[in-house]
Amino acid sequence: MAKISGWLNNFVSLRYLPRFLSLVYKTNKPLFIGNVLLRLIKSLLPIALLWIGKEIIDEVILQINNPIVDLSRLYILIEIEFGLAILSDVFNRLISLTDGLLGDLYSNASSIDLIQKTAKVELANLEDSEFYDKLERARRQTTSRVSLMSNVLSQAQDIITVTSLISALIYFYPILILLLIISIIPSFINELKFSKSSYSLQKSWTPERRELDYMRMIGASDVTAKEIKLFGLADFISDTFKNIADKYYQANRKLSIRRTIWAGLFHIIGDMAYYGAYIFIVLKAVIGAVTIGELSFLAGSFNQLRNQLQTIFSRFSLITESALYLQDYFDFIDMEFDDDLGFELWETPTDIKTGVTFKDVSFKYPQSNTYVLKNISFELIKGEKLALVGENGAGKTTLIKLLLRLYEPTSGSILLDGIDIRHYHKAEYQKLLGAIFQDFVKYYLTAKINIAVGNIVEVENDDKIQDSATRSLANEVIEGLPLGYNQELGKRFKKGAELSGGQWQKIALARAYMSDASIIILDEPTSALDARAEYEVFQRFIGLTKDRTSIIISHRFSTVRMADRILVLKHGTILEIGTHEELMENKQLYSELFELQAAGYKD
Ligand SMILES: Nc1ncnc2c1ncn2[C@@H]1O[C@H](COP(=O)(O)OP(=O)(O)OP(=O)(O)O)[C@@H](O)[C@H]1O
Repeated sequence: MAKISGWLNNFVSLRYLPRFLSLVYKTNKPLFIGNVLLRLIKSLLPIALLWIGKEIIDEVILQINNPIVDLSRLYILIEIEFGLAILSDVFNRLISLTDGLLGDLYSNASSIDLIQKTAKVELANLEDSEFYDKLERARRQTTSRVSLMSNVLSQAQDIITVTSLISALIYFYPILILLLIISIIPSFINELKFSKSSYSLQKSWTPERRELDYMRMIGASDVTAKEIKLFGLADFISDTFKNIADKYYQANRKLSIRRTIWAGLFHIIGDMAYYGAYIFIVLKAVIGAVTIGELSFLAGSFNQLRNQLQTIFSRFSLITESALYLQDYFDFIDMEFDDDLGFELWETPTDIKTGVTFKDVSFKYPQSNTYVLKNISFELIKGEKLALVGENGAGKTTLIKLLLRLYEPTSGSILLDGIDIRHYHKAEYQKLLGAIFQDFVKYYLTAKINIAVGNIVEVENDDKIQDSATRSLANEVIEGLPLGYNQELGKRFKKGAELSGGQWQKIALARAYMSDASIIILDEPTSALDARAEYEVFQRFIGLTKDRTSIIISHRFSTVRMADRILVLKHGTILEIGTHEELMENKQLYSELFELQAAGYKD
């Protein structure tokens, strides 16, 4: 019973095909319809060609035995066959052209869907390895499913061809069909069995394949090259890669060999059936039960049928296998991300009036039992510059992530102008905040775009981009580039210019000035700036964002002391909060760290 249901599972995956085809259809309707029509006509050409062949042979024999030779019908038949042969060739080319175009269009459309969907995914999901594997499988599908479309359509086309050939054979000798089908069924079941095993193998190896990709990436990338050389890591990486790759290869090899052997054996059964049937037709011709033309037609039809059925069956397993992968893609695309946290949704304000309040907020990361933030309560007043201070791992970035709603508090609440932020649509709420992180993305695109990503709708607003660059001191960097704002950054592309860490940070900081957000957050994006530059950057930042609320995380106290108030975190709790002077008087962690850093500079 389990075997039967396992076997039926092969067919279950086919339920994704209509949706897949309708997506392909939507990418370009006329092209898709054209492709289907071409295939429809093409599917009937084989039987037409065989029939004309039969007519030609019979006509030749008739003329041989005719005392007065009349070749006019023969010529017409040959012209028709010639025409059909040309048509068949032209159709083949047009079909593969339209297949290719539709495949490209589908691949583009599904990649876009994937990008859009990934943007909606919660950060917590992306950090979950099981989910990440699903995304990984879905990503692979966007480019490798192109052949699935032509396989499905070719399958439909071949089924029509086979039906036409079968009808012809049934007309002559139905027994032959029976023989043919019986001989081909073992081959079919075998293919199905192996396609399932192949998918299971690939699926169960997803984490290892991901690791292989990662090893390949760190082993052969410009980003890691420096450390790999200096620490002599090449052997370590290739050994790790080889270990996993060998195991995967062994598992895959075993399956491929078994698949080939069984397929070969079952193919021989098919051959035997064909030759059995061939002898049968030849004998019928010898006793005069069929004409020589009919012999050629029947043998040709039989041969084509056998080949085509083999193709259909092995293609069927290919399709079911691909459709199983398709399931991963659709599973991902169909994932629902529930924005509704049980809070009635209200209209999101366009600006803040009084400020933000953290009310007894505690948080632990999903799949973790440790509280990273514990009973955090404080107020961020509109227009205030608040600095977050604390040792590594104290929870500063996590607090920012909660404010940005990249995660939801485990308990407690965050209020904006007195209202729980969960009452606002998440994406709308996030527009109120602009954040630049320490691990900001270096886009290997132009300097202009690298700044414009802070507010991408302004990508064509050169004045605003240049103004933002001036504010963050990035203009000095950009002016030194050969192509200025149109210079590609990073070494990924031939003409790209690589920047120093601090130069990249100046560019990233300009993003903060692009944004019209009410609250600006700078989470250590200045750590690579030299002391003078950081000082200058923050002086400017504070001056230029006077009316805006901001949160700054920095380990440099010369910067921190510029803030209106400072919040000190220790092991996820608030240790102290106040102005620089107040905290210095408090003589706790802040004054200790401040003195420590100051002493370091003085000595
Ligand atoms: N995605 C995550 N999943 C699980 N734990 C996390 C995750 N991100 C951070 N943590 C943990 O949360 C704690 C606080 O991290 P956080 O990044 O907020 O510290 P931080 O104060 O910003 O540190 P730093 O000064 O080093 O940037 C750390 O113990 C860290 O291990």
